[in-house]
Amino acid sequence: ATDAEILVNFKNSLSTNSLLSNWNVSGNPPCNGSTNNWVGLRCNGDGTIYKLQLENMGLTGTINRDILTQLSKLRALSFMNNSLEGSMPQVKKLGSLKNLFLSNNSFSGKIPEDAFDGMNSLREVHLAHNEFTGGIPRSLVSAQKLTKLSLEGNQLDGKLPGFPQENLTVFNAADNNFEGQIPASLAHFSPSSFTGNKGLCGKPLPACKSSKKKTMMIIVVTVVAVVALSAIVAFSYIRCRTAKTPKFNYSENKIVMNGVGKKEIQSSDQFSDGKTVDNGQLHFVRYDRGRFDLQDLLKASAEVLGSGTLGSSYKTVLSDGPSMVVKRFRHMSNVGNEEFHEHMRKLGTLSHPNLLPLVAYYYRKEDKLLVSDFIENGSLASRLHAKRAPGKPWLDWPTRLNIVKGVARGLVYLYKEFPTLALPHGHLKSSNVLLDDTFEPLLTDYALVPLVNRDHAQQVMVAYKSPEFTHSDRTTRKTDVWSLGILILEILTGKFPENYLKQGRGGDADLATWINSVVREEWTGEVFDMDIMRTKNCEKEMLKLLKTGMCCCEWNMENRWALKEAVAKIEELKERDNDNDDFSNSYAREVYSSRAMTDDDFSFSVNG
Ligand SMILES: Nc1ncnc2c1ncn2[C@@H]1O[C@H](COP(=O)(O)OP(=O)(O)OP(=O)(O)O)[C@@H](O)[C@H]1O
Repeated sequence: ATDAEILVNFKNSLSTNSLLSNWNVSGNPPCNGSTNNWVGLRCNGDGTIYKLQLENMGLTGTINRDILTQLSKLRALSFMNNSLEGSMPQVKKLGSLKNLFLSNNSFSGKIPEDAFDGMNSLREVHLAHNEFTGGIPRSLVSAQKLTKLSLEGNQLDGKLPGFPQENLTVFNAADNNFEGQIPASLAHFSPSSFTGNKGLCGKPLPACKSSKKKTMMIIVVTVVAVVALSAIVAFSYIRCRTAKTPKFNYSENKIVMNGVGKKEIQSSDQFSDGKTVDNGQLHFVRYDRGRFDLQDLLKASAEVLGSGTLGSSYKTVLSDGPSMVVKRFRHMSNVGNEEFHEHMRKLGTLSHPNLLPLVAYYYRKEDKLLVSDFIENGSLASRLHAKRAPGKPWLDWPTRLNIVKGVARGLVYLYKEFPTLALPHGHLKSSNVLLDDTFEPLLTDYALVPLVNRDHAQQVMVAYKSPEFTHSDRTTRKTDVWSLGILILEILTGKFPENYLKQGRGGDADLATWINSVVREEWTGEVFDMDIMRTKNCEKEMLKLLKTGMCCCEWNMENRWALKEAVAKIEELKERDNDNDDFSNSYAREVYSSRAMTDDDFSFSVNG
């Protein structure tokens, strides 16, 4: 078989592979010399493939373990951050393979003892956060050139073998079921490489205990645990009675912040939700800012901005003036150390007028904080839905149009910067669009899908409320377009898409009702938000944007616009109607009839 046939067989064996659409035997070959024609490949000068890098592509399905063994020149293979299943792919025939990345998938079963036999070039093996069971295979222990091994977050068991490789610089076996004494050759690694294994002991963890001592310890630990538990229960009870927790009230399509408390942080190691963070280091990803450290943030007075589905956000005012926002993420425990740093470095390189830049971050296994600038004008959600204070400017049509254009431009930039991510934003909603002092929109909470624990992401993140995920467990590069469509309808109507508050799937019936209510009201002329209607001579342009929103929300993905099409239509929109534009409400009926829309349908000069 040719490389093209092998790859296409591999593609066809997957259940979800939409990002591999240019893998096609009848088109260009995978490589032309060292140029790759197919996504996810790197080619040698002789047209063979040396790297297969299929990361963050939403791939699902069970890999046929033998399928790639014929790509004999492969030096690096990565399936990181997908949802692939099945047993460990067969790699030992890939004699030149140096680096293997399978982390953050659902591979399972025992890793065969001979899985890495004869792989004399093997340097890095990353198997973290899968469901592998059994022991570490001996063939891995005898891979002489091994420098990095990450196994954390599996269900591996047995004793840790004494890896003899002197150049092994990264080793992580945390959060498995390993037991027994840690071998001397691994004792120099940090304790965090071994935590989360109930049975491991010895340097760098506490010394192993004799069984008599163990029994005594169990008794002592039980007593201490009971006492501590009682104290925690009592403490929580007192806290619940005294704490003012900010809550959003979404009734009647309005968001009201109740009891937002300003709270002085009492002790230097306590954050305002009562949990502690250690005094570790803040990593800055931007060099155009004054430096501060975690202590400065903690010492500053903090105001709770709100608790979202991914974590809680606090505003802190630094002693030398600037206000920062710290978001503490709660559901990122599965992401590995290196990966997290790598992703943060990538976020740090992003720069676009419509993205809120990441300034710094803090990483601990159980604690991830992202620091950004505080944006005075708050979020689009609060502007659209909160009760408008007298004297506060209302969002007129030109402002809303500019917000939609900015959001679209920010999305285009994310799509360009994350060509292999299925969900470059993933969590686009009105509370994640902030407005600067000129009402220019700034996207936030973008590109987080690779970091958030998969189950939680699927419960709460906006992209996973799309019809394709609800019905077919799929997300594609058109999924963020769906969220853009919902956001456009929300901006035009001032109505809150209620289903985004629901956990898990199944909200789409409500969303369908919501979208239908939008269109049905259109020909009674009541669809648009009252404030927007105060601007005169723009109804036709508003209707065009409404159609665009509808085309982005198309249930059927084939018919749904790609981002490029949607953005082109949005960019054409103007602040004032063109009087020659003969446009009538009958067009709305066409959209509502929900037939497939084409570009021709969208020449907005339809006569009544
Ligand atoms: N940098 C910022 N400047 C000003 N307000 C912000 C900033 N970041 C977040 N906010 C606001 O703080 C509130 C809480 O934000 P947070 O991101 O924690 O939750 P969310 O956006 O409501 O939900 P989710 O966690 O699902 O994204 C929101 O109203 C948000 O718009």
